[in-house]
Amino acid sequence: MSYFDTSPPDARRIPVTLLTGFLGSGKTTLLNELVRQPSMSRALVIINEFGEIGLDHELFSASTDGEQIELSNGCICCSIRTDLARTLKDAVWRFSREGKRQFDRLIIETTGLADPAPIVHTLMSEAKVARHYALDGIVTTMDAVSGSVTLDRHEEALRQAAMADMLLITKQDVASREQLDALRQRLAAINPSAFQKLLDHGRIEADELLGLGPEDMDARSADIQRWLGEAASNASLHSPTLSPGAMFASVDNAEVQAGMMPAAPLPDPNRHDAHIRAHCFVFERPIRASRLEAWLSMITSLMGHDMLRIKGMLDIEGRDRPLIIHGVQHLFHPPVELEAWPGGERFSRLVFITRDIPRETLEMTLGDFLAS
Ligand SMILES: Nc1nc2c(ncn2[C@@H]2O[C@H](COP(=O)(O)OP(=O)(O)OP(=O)(O)O)[C@@H](O)[C@H]2O)c(=O)[nH]1
Repeated sequence: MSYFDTSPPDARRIPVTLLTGFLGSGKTTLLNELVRQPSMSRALVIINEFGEIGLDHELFSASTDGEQIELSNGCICCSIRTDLARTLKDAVWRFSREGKRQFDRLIIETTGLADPAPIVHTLMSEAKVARHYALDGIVTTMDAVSGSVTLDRHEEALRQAAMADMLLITKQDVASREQLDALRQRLAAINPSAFQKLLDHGRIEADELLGLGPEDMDARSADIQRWLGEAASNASLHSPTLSPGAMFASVDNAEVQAGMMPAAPLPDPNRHDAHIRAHCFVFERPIRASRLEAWLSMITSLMGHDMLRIKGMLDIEGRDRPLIIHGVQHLFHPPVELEAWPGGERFSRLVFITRDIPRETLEMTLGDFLAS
């Protein structure tokens, strides 16, 4: 696979939103609000209950494995306890009438204890699934009251936050100002490239959660800096190491944190998120595709499990337009070429959210590959 092959992906692939979030963080409350909205009328919602016992979903409590409920607006919901890949493959014909598929969008709600990575793998690397579906975005709910403690205690919660495209902070109505601010700061340090939004009892326009993937970037090019993360914009604007002759400059989230947040406490090394870092690299000169490709291939095959997210807007030699790349662990979405450079600023930015990968490792190997 080429990371930079922009031949258009099959436009008929079904966009998938992965809804994740720790136990009790408000996923079902959110789903109950979403499924009633008109833009969800052609959605299939799959509740992945695999491995979970004693769920008491208000909406889905009567469903047994695979049983489906069709809501009055057309949205179909079902729960599964067995194999997700098989359910996804079968759904294409199972939810069809007279040869026509009944849904054109899929929402998967994971269990509260799920690491999202295996589900992303199923979606992106199982050929029979990836042929029909394309990951659109990962949405994670975080409880404003208990979120910080959950992040301390449960690595799964941290991975759910680190992989998110959008972080929805729930229960702000019962959280103190301090709890809310502390959680927001912490989430910004863990995943500076995720949008954060406060949620009141699940109320949100479904459209805000859809179209988070790179395919929709052109429509939202004003948001591109936010999509790449504050780290990327800080690096481009303020990095003291960025000089005209430098091949690349980098900041890690400790520096970004210092610029963005007043007196953030240093993470306790025993906390899970002491292991998570966001690293941003900025390149002034166009990058040779083959070299970056070789490096990405090497680094993701060696460290893919700990490379939680990779996002980039690249100035590739021989191309006039910016190229968006977007990966989860070693799996990459098809790259997307934007119409124009946002803000007219032409240079490459790469953001990595990693677990236990020091910035120096990325910087040295990347430098070597690009200079070779
Ligand atoms: N006060 C308040 N309560 C909320 C809010 N959102 C959800 N809740 C409550 O939090 C509890 C858990 O919400 P759920 O939606 O069931 O959470 P979940 O993530 O689906 O939980 P699991 O199924 O255990 O993974 C319920 O009692 C909700 O009513 C909110 O914004 N404010």
